[in-house]
Amino acid sequence: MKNITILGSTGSIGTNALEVIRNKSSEFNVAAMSAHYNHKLLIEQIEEFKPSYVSIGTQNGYEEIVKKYPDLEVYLGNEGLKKLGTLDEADIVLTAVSGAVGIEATIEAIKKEKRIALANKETMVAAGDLINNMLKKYKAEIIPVDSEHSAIYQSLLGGKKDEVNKIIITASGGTFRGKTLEELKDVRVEDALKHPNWSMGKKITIDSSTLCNKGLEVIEAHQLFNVPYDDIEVLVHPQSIIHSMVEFNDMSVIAQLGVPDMKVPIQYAFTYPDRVSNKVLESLDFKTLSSLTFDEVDNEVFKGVEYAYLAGRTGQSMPAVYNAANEIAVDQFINGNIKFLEIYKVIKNTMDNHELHPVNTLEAVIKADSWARKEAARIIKTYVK
Ligand SMILES: NC(=O)C1=CN([C@@H]2O[C@H](COP(=O)(O)OP(=O)(O)OC[C@H]3O[C@@H](n4cnc5c(N)ncnc54)[C@H](OP(=O)(O)O)[C@@H]3O)[C@@H](O)[C@H]2O)C=CC1
Ligand SMILES: CC(=O)[C@@H](O)[C@H](O)COP(=O)(O)O
Ligand SMILES: [Mn+2]
Repeated sequence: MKNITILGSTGSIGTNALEVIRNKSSEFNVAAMSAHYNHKLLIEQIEEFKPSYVSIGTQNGYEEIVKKYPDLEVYLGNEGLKKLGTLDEADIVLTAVSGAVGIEATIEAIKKEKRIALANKETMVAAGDLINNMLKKYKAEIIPVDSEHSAIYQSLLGGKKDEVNKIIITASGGTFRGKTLEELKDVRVEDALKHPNWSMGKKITIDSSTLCNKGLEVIEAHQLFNVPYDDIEVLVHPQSIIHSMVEFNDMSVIAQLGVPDMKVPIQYAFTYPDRVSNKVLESLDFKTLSSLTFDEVDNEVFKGVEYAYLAGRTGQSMPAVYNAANEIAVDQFINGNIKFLEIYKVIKNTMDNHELHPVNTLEAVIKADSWARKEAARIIKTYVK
């Protein structure tokens, strides 16, 4: 029996993870779970999965849960999230919160030498240098959950590290694939939230439409697999059937394919190196696929990938700045305060104004992240009439 902590159990990844666990209750048990605002759903999840610990982001949610479950250990806010990363009872910590808020809990889980099933890509982007240093010291392991990185992780098992020629990360191209700059000037939030293949949280769905999700994934891949940026390629593949590939130096390409369903990489991160059946997982029926197509990224229109390569190659604090500026810009786009294409301006202007520094400590990561959030907010004020 594997005991699992789910950070962000009420989100898209969190609820998919619970669906995996629900249908494999002989193998998995929920040790702890967390939510931010949605204490109603968290209470339903407590009823069903009976964790020993929970954490919630709001005071009123905290009070309601404490009153309802006097025997449950209940924690509040960021400290609560961190505490859930440290529990002796958990074998695996699934980090499924959205944004850089996942960094500290992940670090706590590393110190406790857990297996981390990592969905929260922003952690690896903003704090990758620090996390990689920590992984040299602590016997923790990170198994990626992000579908592309799970695919790369699985493909890499087909050869040796020094035999890798390049990594090819596939991208759906997002909801606005094929659109011109003119057509994107006035797009609405509702349009950006229509992902062609995946049902996901709001932030990552907007990131997919700007291709900043792919940008974050390029940096995530560099940090997870220690592959130089020159050997990481992004390829538009609108059907999202090939989840990513690795080309080896004998020109063999190993890919991982499957229906677009996050339950597959989530369960793999729980069971690796084993694979187990689960009735909620669907078979890929090749006969229903009319075609698998591939294209280049339109870098003239979608700047998310180009700016990520710039941030990644610059290194040090720049990836954290790219990430934080993007988080602020996406939030302000969702709230109707900036236009879609202004997301790119916010990221680029914030990066241009940044003074680089190393990010080998948590304090340094927080410094870069906080600076970029303030700078991005300042820049946005100059756009709002
Ligand atoms: N969804 C997907 O298919 C994929 C997601 N990912 C990555 O996984 C992560 C989660 O994505 P997704 O599930 O879509 O996101 P969602 O927005 O659906 O869920 C986010 C979860 O985190 C909680 N949360 C949000 N903000 C905070 C905070 N400040 N403090 C504590 N908890 C918080 C939410 O709680 P509440 O519900 O209470 O607000 C919710 O449980 C992201 O990093 C994303 O990039 C990667 C690949 C695929
Ligand atoms: C499911 C997953 O891993 C997402 O990151 C997904 O890949 C988003 O799709 P695109 O960013 O390719 O549109
Ligand atoms: Mn992905």
